[in-house]
Amino acid sequence: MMRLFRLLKPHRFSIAAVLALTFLQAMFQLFLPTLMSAMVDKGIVNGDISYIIKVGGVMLLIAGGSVFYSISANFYSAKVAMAFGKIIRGKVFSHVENFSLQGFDKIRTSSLITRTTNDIMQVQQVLTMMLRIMILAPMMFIGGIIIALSTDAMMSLVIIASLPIIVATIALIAKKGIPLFKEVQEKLDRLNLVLREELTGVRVIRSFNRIEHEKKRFNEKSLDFANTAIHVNKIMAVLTPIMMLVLNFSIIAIIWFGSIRISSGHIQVGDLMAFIQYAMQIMFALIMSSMMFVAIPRASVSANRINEVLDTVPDIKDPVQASNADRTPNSHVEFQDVTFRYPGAEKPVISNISFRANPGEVTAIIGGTGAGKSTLASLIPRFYDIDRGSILVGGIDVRDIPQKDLRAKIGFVPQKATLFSGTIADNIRCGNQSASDEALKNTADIAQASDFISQLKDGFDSIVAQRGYNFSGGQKQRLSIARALIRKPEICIFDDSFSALDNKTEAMLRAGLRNETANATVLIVAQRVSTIMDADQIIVLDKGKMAGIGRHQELMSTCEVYQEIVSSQLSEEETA
Ligand SMILES: Nc1ncnc2c1ncn2[C@@H]1O[C@H](COP(=O)(O)OP(=O)(O)OP(=O)(O)O)[C@@H](O)[C@H]1O
Repeated sequence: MMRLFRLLKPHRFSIAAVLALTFLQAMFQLFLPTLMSAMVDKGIVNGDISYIIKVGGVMLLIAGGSVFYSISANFYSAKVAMAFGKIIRGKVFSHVENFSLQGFDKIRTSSLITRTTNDIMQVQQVLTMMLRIMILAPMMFIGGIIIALSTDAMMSLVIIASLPIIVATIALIAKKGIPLFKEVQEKLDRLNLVLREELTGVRVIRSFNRIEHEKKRFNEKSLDFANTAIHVNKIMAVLTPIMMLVLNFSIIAIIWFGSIRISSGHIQVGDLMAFIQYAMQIMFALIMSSMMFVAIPRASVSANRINEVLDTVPDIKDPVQASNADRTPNSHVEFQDVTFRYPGAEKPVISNISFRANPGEVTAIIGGTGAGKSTLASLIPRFYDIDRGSILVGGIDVRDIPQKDLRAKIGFVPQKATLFSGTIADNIRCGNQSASDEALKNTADIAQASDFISQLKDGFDSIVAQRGYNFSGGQKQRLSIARALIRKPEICIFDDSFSALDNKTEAMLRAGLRNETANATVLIVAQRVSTIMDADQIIVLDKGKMAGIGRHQELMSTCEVYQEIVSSQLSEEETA
C-alpha cells in the first residue's frame, strides 16, 4: 500500500496541511478538560460567577477552534483522497491500455473493473482515515496519559489495566476478520462477471427464455457475496461494543476510585471530571486506532490487487532500438514460416505460414471455421507475438517497429464491429481525428454508409448508443470500414468484415474499395468465396496450415480444400 501512497507526492502540501490542522485540533481538545476542571474547582465550588464566565468563554473559543480545525482537516483529507483515487485510476487504466490481449485473459475484464473502482475506493477510504487518525489518535493517547498521570498517578492504573483487554480484543478480531476481506473482494469479482455477462447478453437470455435461470445464477452469486460480507461485518461489529463496554467499566472504576481519592483529599471533584474525560479521550484514541488496524489489512488486500494489475508487464513490448518504419518505401506484408500458439493451448493455431502480400494487390484468406484466419490477421498489428518465424512489414520485423508506428500504417476492421458511444462522426474520426468533413463524407460513401446516415435526422451527428446497439450488424460493419479507411492506411485488413452485408452492397463496397485502396496492401479474411474470387492471391487455410495459395482459377485446379469450399458455396454457373 505504501507503494501506492508514494503517488501522492504532488499533494504533499495538502497532506502537511491535514496533519498540521489535526495537530492543532488535538491540542485544543486536550486542553478542554483541564479548563473544565479549573471551572468546577475554582469557579463552581467557590461560586465565582465571573471566573465561570471567563473560563467558559475560553472553553467556547477553544471548542470553536477545534471544530474549525477538524472541518478544515476533513476538507483537505477528502481532497487528497479524491486526488489519490484519480491518480491511481488513471495509472491503472493507462497500464491496462498497454496490456496485450493475453493480459486481459489473465486478469479478467470483470476483475479489472472491480479493481479500478471498488478496490481503489477501499484504499482511498483508508487513506482518509489514516490522514486524520495517524496524528489525532497518538496525540490524544499520549497527551491523555501524560495529563492523567500528572493529575493522579494512582487512578491512572485503571486506564493502564484496561489497555491489554482492548489490545487483545483488536488482535483477536483482526485475526478472524482479515482473511475474509480477500474473499469478499473475490466474490465481488465473480458477481461483477455474472452481471456483466447478463447485461451484455440480455438479448440471448431473453430469446432463449433463460431469464429465470440467469436470475437464479445472479442471486446465487449475490447471496454468496452478501453472506461473506455479512460474516465479516458481524465479526467487525463486535469490536465497537466490546470497546464501549471496556470504556464504561473503566469509567465506573474511575468514579469509584475517584470518590475514595476525593474523600481522602488527594484530588478535587473537578480533577475527577477532567480525569474521566481524559480516560475517554485515551480510549477513543484506541478505538480509532483499532478501526485503522481493521481497515488497513482490508485496504492492503485491495492495494495488492491494484499492484497486481500495475505489475503485469505487457507481453508485447516496443523494441529498445526501433527501426523507423515510416521510412520504409512500401508496406508489403510478409509471413516467413510463422507458427503461433495461444498461451496454454496444446497445439499451434497456425503453423509454418509463408506468403507475401504486396501493395496494390488484394490478398485473401479463406478457410473453414476455426482454421486460424482471424488469428493470422491479428498477428500483423502485433496483437500477439508469434512463437516461430517472422512477420515483416515493409521488410522490417514487426517486433522491431514501435507498436504505435506499426498500427498507424494499418486500417483494421475487426470481425466483430465495435462502435463507441458518441456520434457517427466521432466513431469514424476514431481512425483520423483531423479528418475534414469532406473526407468523412467521402469515406462514408465508399463504405456504403452514406445512404443510411443521410436517412437519420441528425446525419453524421446522430448518436451511437453504447456498443452501437442502435445500429444493425451491417450498418456497424460499414461504419467500422469507414473508420479504417479514413486514415488512408498503407495496409488494410478486413477480418470477415463484409459478412453482414447483402450481395449488392458488398459488390458496391468492393468496387469503391478498389480505387480507394489502389496503392495499399489489402488483406481480406472471408468466409464467402464470392468475396475473394477476384483477389490477386488467395491463401487457403486448413486447420492452421496453408493448404494452397494462388488465384481462383489456379486453386480450382490445384487445391482440393479450396475446391471443396467453392463447391459447398457456389452454383455451377458461378464457378465457371
Ligand atoms: N484468445 C484466444 N485464446 C485461445 N484460443 C483462441 C483464441 N482465439 C481463438 N482461439 C482458437 O484459435 C482457433 C482459430 O480461431 P480463429 O478465430 O483464428 O479462426 P477463424 O478461422 O477466424 O474462425 P471463424 O471463421 O469462425 O472466425 C480456434 O480453435 C479458437 O478456439
